[in-house]
Formats: sequence, C-alpha cells, structure tokens
Amino acid sequence: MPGLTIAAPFPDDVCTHPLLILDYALLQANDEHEIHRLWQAATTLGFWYLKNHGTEREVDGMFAMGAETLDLPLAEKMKFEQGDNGDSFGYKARGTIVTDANGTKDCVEFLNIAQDDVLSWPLPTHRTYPRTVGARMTETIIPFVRKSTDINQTLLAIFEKRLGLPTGELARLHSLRETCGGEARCVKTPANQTSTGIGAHTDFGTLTLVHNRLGGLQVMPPGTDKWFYVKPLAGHAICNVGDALAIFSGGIVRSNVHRVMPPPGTQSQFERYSIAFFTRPNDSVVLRALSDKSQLIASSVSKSTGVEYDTGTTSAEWISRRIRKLRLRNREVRIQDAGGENL
Ligand SMILES: O=C(O)CCC(=O)C(=O)O
Ligand SMILES: [Fe+2]
Repeated sequence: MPGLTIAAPFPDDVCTHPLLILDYALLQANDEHEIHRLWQAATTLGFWYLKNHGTEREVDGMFAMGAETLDLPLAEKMKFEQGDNGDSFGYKARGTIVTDANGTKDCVEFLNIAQDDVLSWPLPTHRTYPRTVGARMTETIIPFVRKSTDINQTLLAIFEKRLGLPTGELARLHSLRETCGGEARCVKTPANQTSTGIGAHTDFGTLTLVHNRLGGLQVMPPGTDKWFYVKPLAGHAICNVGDALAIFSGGIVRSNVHRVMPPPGTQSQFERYSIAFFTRPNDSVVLRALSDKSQLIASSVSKSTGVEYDTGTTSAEWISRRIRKLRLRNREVRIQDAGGENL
C-alpha cells in the first residue's frame, strides 16, 4: 500500500540532524552507560531514537488501521471530528488548523484515539471512533497502547531518579487509574504537497513516541534558526520530551520545537503516514516545576530567569487551550472580534 512501505529512499542531499540511538533493552536493564546517554539526549535536544522497543508488530497494525480509517469517505470521518472546543480525541480534518502566524491552513488529516478509551474498551471513557478502529482494537490498538505506556513509564522512572524525585512521583502523575490526555495518533499527508503539514510546535504532553517510514519530521536545534530533517530509521521509534516534562523538571529536560513537512525528494510522490503515541499527565495535574520534591529542580528553577514554571493550569486545561488556539475557526472568530485585526 503506497506510503505504508518505504516507497522511495530518503534522499542524501538534504540536511539531517543526528540523534543518539538508545537501546530500550539496555534501559530496561538499568544499564548505567545507556541511562547516561538518555539523560544527555533529553537535556540537550530532547529527541532520540529508540531501538529494541518491541512494538514493531503493533506499529505495522497501527499503520494499516490508520490508512483504513483515513481512507474512509470524508462524510463518515466528519462524524468523529474533534471540533473547535479544544477536544483532542477524534478525527481532525485537513485545513482546520493553522501552521504559522499568518494563519496558513495545514494539509494533513489525523486521527487521535484516547489512551483511556483504549484501556476501557469496549466501554468508551471519552468518545467513540469509526468502525475501522473497533475492528483493530483487540489485536493491534490495545497492545500498542499498553506497550507504549510501559515504555514511557520505564523512561519516566529513569528521569525521576535522575531528577532527584521520590520514587514513583512521575508514575503518580501519570496514573492509569485516572483520566488523562494521552493518545495514539495516525497522521496522513497527501502525496505531492508543498505546504507545511504540522507547523512548528512543541508537544503538549510528557513523552512522545513517533514511528516514521517516510521523512518529513524536522527539528530546529537550540541556538539555530534552521530546520533539519530527522531521518526515519527502520524499526526505530523517534522519542521526544514534551512541555509537561520540561515544566515538571524546571527546564532541566528540553521540549524542542519541531514540525512536519511533506516528505523530501522522490518520497514526496507518496502519501505519508506516521504513527505517534503521546503520554500526557492526568487531567487534574497542575503543570508546575516539582521544586518541593527535588533540590535539583528547585535549583534549576532558581537559576532560570524569565521562564514561568508554575502555569497554574491543569494538564487538561493546558491541552485544551493549545488545541483551541490552533483551530482555524477559533482564529477567525478572534480576528472578527478584534475588528479584523491580525492577531
Ligand atoms: O508525523 C510526525 O513525524 C510527527 C508528528 C508530530 O510531531 C505530532 O503529531 O505532534
Ligand atoms: Fe509533535
């Protein structure tokens, strides 16, 4: 199926940014050297590759589920559209979010499936999804979400130790017994696009796992104003730190800006699908630096100037506000309210 296999090679004449390759098996075994490398990656660019993550079969199924769902007629998908109220879960149609300050529309569509809905299946916690999702729930989506949450909980246990937090503190803020904004996503970029797919952003949540086959993901390394592709490596996930973890850590780990462009070179003739899994804090968790739980974090916050590490906002409010701001219709309303002023 086009876009699902490596239809054309990643070109060798575009700028790429190298990432450290971390071995999940070594991290699980608490290998000191590997943990040191993870820490290096998380505190510099905030992105790394992860190999031996053990979800290859489920990822294949997720690509198939994503293609089956996003190939449904638009009218069918629109029954599940996320809307303009800041809800993340459901279907996001093309052209509904902005990719830059000028209000340029995006060219991608995506499907977000709530972690909570997967783990409570067949009972919905938040909402329902197209039939193609239900059809793959038991075999693919449930194991994908379970394995992805396990991976991120393992990484969080390493981070909490390095951050000097009490054992179980980050796990407590990401409890599976309470609702959260965590979700699995399939993004589809049509073939032959020239405009931005997902504009420059940082991820709202704690940790993200991305599975890419075609290029398109780009990062802007700190201290530069230049975009570099992250080259997909077969069987490797691309992991990154999100805003919530950067805030909890008082800025010690980095949530780096990135974006999705059409695939480079001859890959651009193909549809691009990508699969992502977002771990996000429990809905009621207030996003603030955990200074009262760690001397290291308190010291980082006291040294940073001009950065607000106490948002006074719960994770649910934070996500909802960020999504509302991206939606084109809300932007148009804001512009009308302001008498046509460009916001
Ligand atoms: O499609 C990708 O490679 C990354 C997607 C992404 O950054 C996102 O959905 O937040
Ligand atoms: Fe992202």
